[in-house]
Amino acid sequence: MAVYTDVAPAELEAFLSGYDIGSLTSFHGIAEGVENSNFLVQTTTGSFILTLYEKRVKREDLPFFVGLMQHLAARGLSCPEPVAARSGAILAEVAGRPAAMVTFLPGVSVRRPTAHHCAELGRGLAQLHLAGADFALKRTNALSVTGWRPLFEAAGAAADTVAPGLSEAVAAELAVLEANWPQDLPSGVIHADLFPDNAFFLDDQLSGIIDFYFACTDFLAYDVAICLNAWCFEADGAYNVTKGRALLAGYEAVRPLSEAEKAALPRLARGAALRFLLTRLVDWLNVPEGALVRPKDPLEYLKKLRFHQAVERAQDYGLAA
Ligand SMILES: Nc1ncnc2c1ncn2[C@@H]1O[C@H](COP(=O)(O)OP(=O)(O)O)[C@@H](O)[C@H]1O
Ligand SMILES: N[C@@H](CCOP(=O)(O)O)C(=O)O
Repeated sequence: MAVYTDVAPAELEAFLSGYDIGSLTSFHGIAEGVENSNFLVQTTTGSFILTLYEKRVKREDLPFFVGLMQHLAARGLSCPEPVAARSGAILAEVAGRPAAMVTFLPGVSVRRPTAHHCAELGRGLAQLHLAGADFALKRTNALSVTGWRPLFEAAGAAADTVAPGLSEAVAAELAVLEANWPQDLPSGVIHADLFPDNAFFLDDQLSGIIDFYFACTDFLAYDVAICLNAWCFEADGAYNVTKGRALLAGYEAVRPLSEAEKAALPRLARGAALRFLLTRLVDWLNVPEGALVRPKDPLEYLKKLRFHQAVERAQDYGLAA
């Protein structure tokens, strides 16, 4: 879960009185997620998600996130749509936190994606990239290569309490990636956190994508690398090349990768693994007292990183030759 900030029923009712979405029938905190506080709000007219933005979300980035969801929805991508208050405002304040209401998307996320889900996801990711191509706002990726060292420093010596030698392993990888991060790949809007919990399916078809709060402007192929990490490894840490092939073929059916993007894939996959290893490590070491949250295992990403370090050719991910 994540509910870091509680909302009192009376406060929610007062907040909802500023919207034309009926009156409150029920609400509860949502158990999934780790970043923000989310509530399922049911009213006499339907279901909505109220998100209170927590530590990693900067107020100045909120127009990018809500603008992006509006933009993608207008281009036919199935994603949450921000709901405006009667005043026209989309951004609000609830329980002292910046907040917004979005539409509820039907569908379920899959715990164990199959190759079929990976293919669907690949197509959906490429559609997102195409739909985002003419989005006017830009947001630098704070969690790309220049953001990793500050995270490493925030974890500090405590990294070795999670696994002996972790600090040294991360320091070595960081040095390699800082010196060899790809340049000049095609860029645009990326989701940057399209994990299985952020993709919904109905009848095994991708029915929606949620959680745009890491979205930013970065290499499109970096988003592909994030998805290979998040969708194509088995619970025992093994890379499933059948899933990788399906994800990449699904993606390329909509947006073919350039030769430069293909060549960069192993490096991008290492970077993506290090990024999630680092954010998970910092979160693991800093669970706020009283928060209802299950921090995610940083070492899952150390294993994935080890796999990528041994990859010699992009074809090893299942790319068509
Ligand atoms: N628009 C939505 N429609 C339906 N469910 C949603 C929606 N937004 C969030 N959720 C639910 O809330 C959970 C947490 O949302 P998420 O945006 O992933 O949170 P976090 O940013 O904290 O990780 C999701 O796994 C999903 O169950
Ligand atoms: N996907 C990230 C954590 C962010 O959580 P989400 O619930 O927003 O996907 C990870 O797995 O480390």
